[in-house]
Amino acid sequence: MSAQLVLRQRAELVQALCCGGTPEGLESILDLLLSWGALVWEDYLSVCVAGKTLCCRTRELLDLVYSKGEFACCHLLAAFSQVLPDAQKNNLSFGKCSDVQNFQEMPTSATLTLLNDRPGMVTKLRHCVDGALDVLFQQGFLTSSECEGIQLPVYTSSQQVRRLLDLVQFKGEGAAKVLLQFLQKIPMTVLPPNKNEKPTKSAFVSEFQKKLCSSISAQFHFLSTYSGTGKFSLDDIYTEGLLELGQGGKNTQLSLNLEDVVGRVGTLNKEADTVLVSGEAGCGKSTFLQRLLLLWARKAALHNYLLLFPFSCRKLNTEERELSLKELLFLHCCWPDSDQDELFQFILDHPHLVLFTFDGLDEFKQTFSDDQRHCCPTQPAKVSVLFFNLLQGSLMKGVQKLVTSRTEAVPPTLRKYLCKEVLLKGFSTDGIDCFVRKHHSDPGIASRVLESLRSNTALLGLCHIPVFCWIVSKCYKELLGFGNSSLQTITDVYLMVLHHFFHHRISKGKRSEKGWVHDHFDTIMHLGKLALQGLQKSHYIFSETEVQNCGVTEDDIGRGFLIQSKNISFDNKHYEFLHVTMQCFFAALFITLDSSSDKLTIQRLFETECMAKGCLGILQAKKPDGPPSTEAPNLQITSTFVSGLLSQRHQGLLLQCCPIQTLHRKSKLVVKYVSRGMQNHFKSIPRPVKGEKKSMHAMPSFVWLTKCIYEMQDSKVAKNVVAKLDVEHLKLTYCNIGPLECSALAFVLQHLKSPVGLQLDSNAVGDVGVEQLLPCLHVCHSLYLRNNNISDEGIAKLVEKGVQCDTFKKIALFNNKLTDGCTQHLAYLLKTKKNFLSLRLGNNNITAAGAEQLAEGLRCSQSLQFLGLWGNKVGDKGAQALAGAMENSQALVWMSLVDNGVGSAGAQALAKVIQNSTTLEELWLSKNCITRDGVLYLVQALEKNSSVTSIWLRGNNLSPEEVEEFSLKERRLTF
Ligand SMILES: Nc1ncnc2c1ncn2[C@@H]1O[C@H](COP(=O)(O)OP(=O)(O)OP(=O)(O)O)[C@@H](O)[C@H]1O
Repeated sequence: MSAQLVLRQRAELVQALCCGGTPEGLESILDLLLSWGALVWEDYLSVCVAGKTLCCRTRELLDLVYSKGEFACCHLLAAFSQVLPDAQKNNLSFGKCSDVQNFQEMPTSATLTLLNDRPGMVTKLRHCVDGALDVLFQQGFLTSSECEGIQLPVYTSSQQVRRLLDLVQFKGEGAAKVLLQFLQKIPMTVLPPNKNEKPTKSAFVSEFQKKLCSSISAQFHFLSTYSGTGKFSLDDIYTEGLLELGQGGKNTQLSLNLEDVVGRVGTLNKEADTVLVSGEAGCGKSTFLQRLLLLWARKAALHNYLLLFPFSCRKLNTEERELSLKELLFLHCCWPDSDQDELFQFILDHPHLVLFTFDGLDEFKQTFSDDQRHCCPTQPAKVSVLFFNLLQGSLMKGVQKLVTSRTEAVPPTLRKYLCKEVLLKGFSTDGIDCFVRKHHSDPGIASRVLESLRSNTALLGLCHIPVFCWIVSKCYKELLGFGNSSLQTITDVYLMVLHHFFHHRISKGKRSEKGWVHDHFDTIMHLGKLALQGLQKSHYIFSETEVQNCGVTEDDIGRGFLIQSKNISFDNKHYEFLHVTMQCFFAALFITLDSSSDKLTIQRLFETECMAKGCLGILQAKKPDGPPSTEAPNLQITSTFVSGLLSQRHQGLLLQCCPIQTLHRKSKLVVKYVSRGMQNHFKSIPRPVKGEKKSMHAMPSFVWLTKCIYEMQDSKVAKNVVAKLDVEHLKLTYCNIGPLECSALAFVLQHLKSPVGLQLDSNAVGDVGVEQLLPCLHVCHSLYLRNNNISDEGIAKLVEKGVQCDTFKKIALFNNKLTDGCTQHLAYLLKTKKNFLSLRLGNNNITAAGAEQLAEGLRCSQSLQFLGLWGNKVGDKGAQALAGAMENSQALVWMSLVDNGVGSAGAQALAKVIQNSTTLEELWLSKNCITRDGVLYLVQALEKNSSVTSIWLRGNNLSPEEVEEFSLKERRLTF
């Protein structure tokens, strides 16, 4: 019975012990099994061999116990029941084993006593390991290097005791007796009350947990962008964003839910315990974290964690003291009212029950480095040293860490310490809908706002980034009142919010003839100066003195762009901008309007970017004397705003505050540096290898420069910039390209002289992005959009434009959200476009009905050479329809129906076409359910065919003998 339970729940038992990443659970179970005699010493040693992973050791324990039979299995279940926290036990069954008794005979030696009472020993000795080591050393049982080995700070105190007990066991009776004598002499007061080291929630932990929960609930109830209005709690406005696994994960398009982020899904490195949530500015990283924290505080999520410590990197920047880990936890997160030492000990002993979160790694002043090791939890160190060692796992191994950062600011050195990366991709189109409806209690207004967004897809594209969605919703009066067609760029959107805030809080009488920017010039410049100075120093929280030194007045603060910092531990008032992108916008306004900001300021803004991010390679480590590389993303956003503000279209607005000559001069400089950046980029394109296409793998700085040009909305600049670009293939995979970037790319690339293959695989293009790309479709001979969340709606628009573009010949749509709803459009494309060459639709949801429609298109196409349908569900019916169409279309060279549920009937139909085909070269039919009969048809067909070079049939319903027989009979069949 118990053995059955162990076998049946094997996966869950392994998961229960390994999910925390810490060996504490496994080791506690081993302690119990040894003490109950369910394992002997040799068994224990065989499980504990050094160098094996935690999961490997756990599985070995399960194998061993299972092989020992019912007694051992029952005790194993009992041990799990004692050791696991309640939340983890819910899904496990322990049969009648949860309460086994220890019937061990009285031990007859000191070593046996240590073994029988091992769990108790671990608890008792945990508080006095050093004393025990001293005694054993003085009596000659241990050497100094053995003592040091045990005391290494990488071990928790429980692990130190276990290592000591193991060594004493090895040394024999004499050492064991000394240890027992030592234990008898320890005053009872130092012994903790619990008999076993089971992670029961002692009163002090519960008390602290309560305090932590209420402090988190209070701190994160409102979003900072809504403070001042006090209108929305996070519960009212929170809208799910798109979460996906990052590059390197097996299934990158898998959507994750909130809890999956810290769960096991998508783990790449099991030994690491830091999860990174990354995404671009304003995509909702902090808000996501805020939501997670609130849910934990209400016990609605992350039940496995007893304690959660939320850190803000912005706030950590302000810490100048050296702190111990204990001080860092308690001073920066929540101060325990009593029992600090016990609580900290509990944390050290149960790292798997603790979660640390760090918001905004990109805002941390120092770039991550793993140069300096710091393993000791009690020794003070600089905050950066503590932080980096926590992330690496040198300090408090086993505690799960969750870090958020802008994607482009993640240092490559950090990656090896990540157990996985999760990408936050902002709102889906439905998400935008949901957010706008939550934002406006009046459904009529919400509908009008949404209607207005749908009529301006450039603006809709922007709204996939939540911060823009918030601005657009907040400024809905401006949006609806003045017509939205002029709103194209992020500069337009931020000018709108500026206008909104100024008008919102000023009486009508105060407005002058000279325009609203002029009316608020002083405020803009005061805040702009503060913003720029901050960005230059990675400074986001400002003291009252800093605010005053920039001339910011109470009245300026009253406008609402600066809000009081939420970091409650400050003694004096501190301020931060409503959102960091707002700080960038004010910095950009200052650079644009300040008469003393000169050539050098603009040059530095664009060239530091280029140096730090692109031309020298984004993967380069920060130079010691260079700008902080973590700051580069914000300077990049600032420069994008500068490009927009200096564009022709906004000159009228700024003219009253700045001479036209100055604006012209600055604008020319921006054009010059952007063009130069682009040219440098093009120069870095390697010469093509003989026989290969000339290809450019764009760096993220290319996307940024494109966005700067888009902000200018000046076609002439776009045309000049790409005039000299001569490539056949432009690769922009994994570049975080969403609809906004698509608008920018299309704006620039439409001026290319000769057509390119545009490869945008693994981005976040979506249907709106597809629509934004249409203006450059006529210069794309191929479009690669694998992994991009595109649905049938996007395809309908793509085809509508595609049929008009003569050069457009190939499309790859592997792994999107396509169904039979798009096949009629694709069929139309095949029928209409007489030169279309390649259609790849793998890993979508196309069934027989869709295949029948595609077949209709194929029947009329005399040009299609490649048709990929790998991983759909076309079945026999679909295969038969396609085969029928192939009889007419004589151009097809390659077709894949891998993993499509095709059986022998489908194979028979395909065989019929093969018999007469003179063009088909490769047919992929692996992973289907074709039997001997089906293969026989194919063999017969091949006898009459000379064009086919291979038919792939791996993973069909054939016996090894049949595979061998057919391989010998027809060498063009590949099994
Ligand atoms: N899931 C969400 N639901 C509702 N609103 C959101 C959501 N995510 C973001 N927002 C809105 O967008 C604003 C910006 O989001 P947030 O600060 O979380 O972005 P971020 O990715 O952390 O930005 P940055 O990298 O610039 O710090 C929020 O203040 C809020 O108004």
